[in-house]
Amino acid sequence: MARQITIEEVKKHKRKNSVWMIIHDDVYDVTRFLNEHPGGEDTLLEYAGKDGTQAFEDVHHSEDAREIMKKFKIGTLPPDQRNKSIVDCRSYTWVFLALAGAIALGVVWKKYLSK
Ligand code: HEM
Repeated sequence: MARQITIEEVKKHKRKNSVWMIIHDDVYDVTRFLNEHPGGEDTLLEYAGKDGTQAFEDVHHSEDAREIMKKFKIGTLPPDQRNKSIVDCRSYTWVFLALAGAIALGVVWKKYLSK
């Protein structure tokens, strides 16, 4: 079974001497790949300690790239942290619903008080 690595742990590896990143809930140590990356060292460093899934997919990496990355996989996120490293839009929906609910309650309350 793959070693479980938390987001907090990944965040600690954001410097050039140790670069970890999350791609599709898996954790990669790309330190040794920095100066081999065809897309440049800086693009990888930009996502050091972070989730690079969106950036990785935006660039449309080849099957070769996906094969190469397997060599650098060191673990996977714990189940309760999967998919959370990318901004989860659904959480904003809840904030919006809570605010709308509060406003609706306020309106009803004011009407009731003004009687
Ligand atoms: C383990 C992670 C990664 C691996 C193994 C990897 C590997 C590669 C490989 C093999 C290429 C050559 C083209 C191809 O085969 O698709 C490439 C290109 C590229 N990569 Fe990555 N990559 C990784 C992560 C990232 C991330 C996080 C970014 C962030 C934006 C990135 C940005 C780029 C760019 C911009 C190119 C295009 C270079 C060009 O066409 O001039 N890569 N990468």
